[in-house]
Amino acid sequence: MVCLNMQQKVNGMKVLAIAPYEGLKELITQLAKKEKLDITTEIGDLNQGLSLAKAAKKQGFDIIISRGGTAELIQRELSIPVVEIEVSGYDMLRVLTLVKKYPGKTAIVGFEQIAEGAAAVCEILNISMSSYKVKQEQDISAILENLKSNGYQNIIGDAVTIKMAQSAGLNGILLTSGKESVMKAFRNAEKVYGFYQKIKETYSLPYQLIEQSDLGIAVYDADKTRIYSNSLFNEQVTPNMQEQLQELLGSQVGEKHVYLLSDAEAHWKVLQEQLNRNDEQITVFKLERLAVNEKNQAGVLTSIGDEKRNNGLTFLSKNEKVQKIFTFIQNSKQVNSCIWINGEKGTGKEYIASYIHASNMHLNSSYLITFDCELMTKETWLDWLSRLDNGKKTVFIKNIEYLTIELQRVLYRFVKEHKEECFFIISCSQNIFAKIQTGEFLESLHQLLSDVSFVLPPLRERKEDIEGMASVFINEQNLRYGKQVVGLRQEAKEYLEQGNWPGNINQLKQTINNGVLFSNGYYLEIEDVAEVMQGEPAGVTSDLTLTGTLDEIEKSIIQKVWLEEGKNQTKTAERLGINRTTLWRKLKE
Ligand SMILES: Nc1ncnc2c1ncn2[C@@H]1O[C@H](COP(=O)(O)OP(=O)(O)OP(=O)(O)O)[C@@H](O)[C@H]1O
Repeated sequence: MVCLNMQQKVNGMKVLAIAPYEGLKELITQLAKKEKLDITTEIGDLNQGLSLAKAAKKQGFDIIISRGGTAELIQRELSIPVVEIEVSGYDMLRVLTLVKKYPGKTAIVGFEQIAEGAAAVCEILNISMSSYKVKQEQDISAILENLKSNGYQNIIGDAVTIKMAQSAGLNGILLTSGKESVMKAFRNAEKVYGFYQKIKETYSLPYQLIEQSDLGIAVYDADKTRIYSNSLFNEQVTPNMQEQLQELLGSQVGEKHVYLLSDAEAHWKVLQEQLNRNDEQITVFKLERLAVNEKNQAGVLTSIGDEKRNNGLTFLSKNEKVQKIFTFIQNSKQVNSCIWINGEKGTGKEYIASYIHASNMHLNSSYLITFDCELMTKETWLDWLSRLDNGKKTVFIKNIEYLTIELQRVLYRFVKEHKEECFFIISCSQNIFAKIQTGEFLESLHQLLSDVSFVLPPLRERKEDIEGMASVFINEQNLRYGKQVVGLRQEAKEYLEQGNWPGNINQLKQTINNGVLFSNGYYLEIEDVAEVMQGEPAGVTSDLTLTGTLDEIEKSIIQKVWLEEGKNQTKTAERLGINRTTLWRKLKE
């Protein structure tokens, strides 16, 4: 047996890795660099991944590394070897640990490998989570609808599943691949490459002749599955023509037949032959293109009407006030009223506005347009209002408190004239009643725009959401940068819960994002979240107690500094001008 050493492998092998999400690209690139492997990485899913693989094959790549449905599709359509990044127990474990903290009910939906693996891991860890096995892609949406009606909010799955979950208004959590799975795929790619090289040497000439033939060639097994097709077939034979070929399968066993078939693009002379391979009947089609029809150049119809349904927003909150707002939105789908959302900066007003837009499908508002009054000039405002079409739409007017009185009057007239076809949502982060009193805001405009109004509470009043939201942001960051963080360490969680969060969810998101970026472990430690706040730990509210004995006041000061320094004893001791032993003793007292 010939064993390839690393240098030989590196020199010979040309690999394209197709990652379905940004973070995996990042991880593959990092590991390939570390392993000194020459791997090109691109982002693509399903058909996009297939096009990348087709181009790679033409450019002389030897192997494709990909994941899940994309890997399967490329394997089925092209004759280039495909190595799959399999879902490992580690991947499963990481996502289950992360999702444990998500609010709402969670289920796992996936093909055999994912569903059974997840069920096994849940059983070992004694986690009660339902998992649903999908036999074919078409089954996914029915399963998701069923889960939704049974009160599930979060779906763990592969890229295709989570995309569909998001379209159904569920929260999709991607089963990401960790470094163990990527490394295993690298090793498998090397093995496949070694094997492939030997085969290639033997069959390269006949293979080339078939690949470069002027005929389209395809081979089907007894189960009517296409097991090979050459380049011309892949590039020129349309799905319609492929269906016609499929119908010929199984007929005329043991004979040669010639047919004339046509589709919108061309006429084809088709030769069908039956061959025997290892006691299995296989069918070979050879297609000769006879004439080319005029290509249908009909205009492309782009509907943005459906896009809003695909934004996958799921409103996650354990807070009673926020849940009430959520229930209100769910129940008021039939109301075409103006909604006024109050709340401090960063409390999620825009987030909820897009949620409302996405939930109000019955209104058929084809798109959501956002006007940010803080950023727009008078000219752009007037220009936009005059150019808005007559179609149904959701108009989100953000930061309305920044509108001048003159523009408020213009807006008043606009709303009066367009209330039928526009669904208005307003956000405001200042006390509008105070502004009405001082004459800075028109009371009539406020009345016109606030058929319904509610206040989103600041984060300091909904601290029960911190851990859940942190998990959501960690997940997003893992996807972006290929990190494998699974949650907050208890101490870090408590630290975040002590914060005052003047910047609300925005500030939390920034803290978590930076924490994940700089973290090297599976859990975010207190240092990870405290360090990024640079001595300004989310406005920690350990107010000094200036009542009590001198000892009690001293203890309060030490606690405050200790928290501000992210529980770092060295920094705390330095700041207080005492040594670490004294600090340790005082903290224990
Ligand atoms: N329930 C939620 N779950 C997850 N992320 C959320 C949620 N609510 C808000 N966010 C995120 O928090 C950030 C701030 O939200 P958003 O921009 O909607 O706040 P805002 O109140 O409109 O802020 P501003 O007044 O500054 O414009 C955004 O990145 C948003 O995606």
